[in-house]
Amino acid sequence: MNSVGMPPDTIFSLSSGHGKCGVAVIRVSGASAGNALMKMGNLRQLPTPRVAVLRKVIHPDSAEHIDNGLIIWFPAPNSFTGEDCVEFHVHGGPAILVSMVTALSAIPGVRQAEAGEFTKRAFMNGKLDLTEVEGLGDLIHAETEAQRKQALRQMDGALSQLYTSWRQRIIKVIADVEAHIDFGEDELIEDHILESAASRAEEIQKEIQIHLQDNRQGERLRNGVHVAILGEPNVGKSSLLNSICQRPAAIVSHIPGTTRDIVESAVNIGGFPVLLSDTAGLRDTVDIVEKEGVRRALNRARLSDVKVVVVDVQSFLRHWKTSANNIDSDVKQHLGYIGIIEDPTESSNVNENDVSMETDSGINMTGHTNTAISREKIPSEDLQNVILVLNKSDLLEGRDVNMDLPHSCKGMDVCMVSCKTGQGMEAFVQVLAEKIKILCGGNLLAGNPSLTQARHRLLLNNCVHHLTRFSQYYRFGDEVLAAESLRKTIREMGKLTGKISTEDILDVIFKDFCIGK
Ligand SMILES: Nc1nc2c(c(=O)[nH]1)N(C=O)[C@@H](CNc1ccc(C(=O)N[C@@H](CCC(=O)O)C(=O)O)cc1)CN2
Ligand SMILES: Nc1nc2c(ncn2[C@@H]2O[C@H](COP(=O)(O)OP(=O)(O)OP(=O)(O)O)[C@@H](O)[C@H]2O)c(=O)[nH]1
Repeated sequence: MNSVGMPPDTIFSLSSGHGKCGVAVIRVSGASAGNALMKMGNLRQLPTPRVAVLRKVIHPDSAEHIDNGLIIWFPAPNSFTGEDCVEFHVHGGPAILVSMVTALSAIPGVRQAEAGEFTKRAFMNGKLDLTEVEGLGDLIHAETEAQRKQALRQMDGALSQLYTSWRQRIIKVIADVEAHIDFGEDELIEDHILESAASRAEEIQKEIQIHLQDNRQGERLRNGVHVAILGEPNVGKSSLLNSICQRPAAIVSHIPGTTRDIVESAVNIGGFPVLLSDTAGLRDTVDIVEKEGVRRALNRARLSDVKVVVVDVQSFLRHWKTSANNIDSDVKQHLGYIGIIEDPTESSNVNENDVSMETDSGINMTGHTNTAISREKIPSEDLQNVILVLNKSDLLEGRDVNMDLPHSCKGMDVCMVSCKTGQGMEAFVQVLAEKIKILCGGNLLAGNPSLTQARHRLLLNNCVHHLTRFSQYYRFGDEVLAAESLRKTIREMGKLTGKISTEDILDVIFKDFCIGK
């Protein structure tokens, strides 16, 4: 029944993809589904539930033969939506589908479904809770193996179980606290019951906090890991992007400063979704368009999960050799020069006005350059998500060809590659894949399921807030306000799974669903 006491409309939709295909599935859900089945399948009684029957499918009024198809009957409540459901499996031709729409629309009380309406009914009828609905939505949108696994686990109720169990445990805590309020004088309700209730609430609060401190793994896997390719002009950043995504996504040229705007490419690296960004070469410039490009590059660096810093290996080695083979301090100094990290040596022994470094492209990077682009630097101790790529290894000559570079320095991985010959690319992609995997939580099926949405984070933060208030009131001896904080916690938990739902929450969740789902 809907809000005015009427049974909901019967809805139908194409549930398979659009375009010509072997078989198309049209789903019908609601009280008139059985009527549609008998009329269009030319049957006098409903077939055995959940057994496909091959029938001539006809128009309900004109009896025009539309197609031959399989029909399946799912009587309520044992269907996806919990309502009476029928599926017509017909051939996937456009004219057949148009005839099916016309035929179904001719049945009284039947109309086309809106996006997400089948799943919304499954939710309303208690077949799925909100986290499971979100998991189903993510499963349909999953583009990589790891996304599919995380979404499937959520659709199968992993988050639902976790959140429901917290909610149930808090409900028991409330029962004890309220019993103490109501019958506190009674000797049967002893103080230790209240103490135990408070410590159980604190335990749940800790569990929620641990769940929240997940380094955003689940959200990262859901939304994609952001990888920014950074470095001076002409070092081969665009070439590296093109090598990773195996298509000419970004323009490559020998002219320094070719890339101005950010060029994005979505790729699948080791089963994980990655959004790669090629950025403008970092240098000081009077060109206002390029200046904006540099600003965007540094901004993207700040927002990215992994920074791939590309350096021309020849210029790097020249610089390295002149600084007494001290790779640790030299790499840092180099990154400091191009404004990627805070160079600890920079402030102490380098005067920002007289730093000067000749780069391969012949650009003189001055101290002014350094300060101009250094606003977004990352702290030098936070290098585990930086990969230093020494590019153009094909141009190395003599002893340098067989030179042993450390694989890492100060927690930062170092890879030598040639975008031109492909040398070292496999090893570099492996290093990148490993970082991405760690950022997404490594083994997805181990331990508690990850939180996957900002919506969950917001509500769980509210829970932690109310549980903190609970502890404060409890310690203060105000049991009434303490119980009220617990009730507020329950309310937030109810919003997570949809035990409490409002039209606006539902609208946001179902807006990403497609028609037919
Ligand atoms: N043809 C077809 N394939 C499909 C779907 C569908 O609706 N139709 N699905 C649609 O998403 C997915 C499968 N999900 C489904 C989930 C529940 C029920 C269902 O009938 N549930 C009943 C009975 C459960 C049982 O017998 O175990 C229920 O929950 O009461 C059907 C499909 C993917 N494949
Ligand atoms: N020999 C050699 N040349 C390369 C290699 N990678 C890139 N190049 C060349 O270096 C030049 C610059 O390459 P890009 O990929 O455009 O460099 P970029 O860093 O994106 O340049 P900007 O857009 O100026 O920031 C081009 O002429 C490339 O063909 C390499 O591994 N070896």
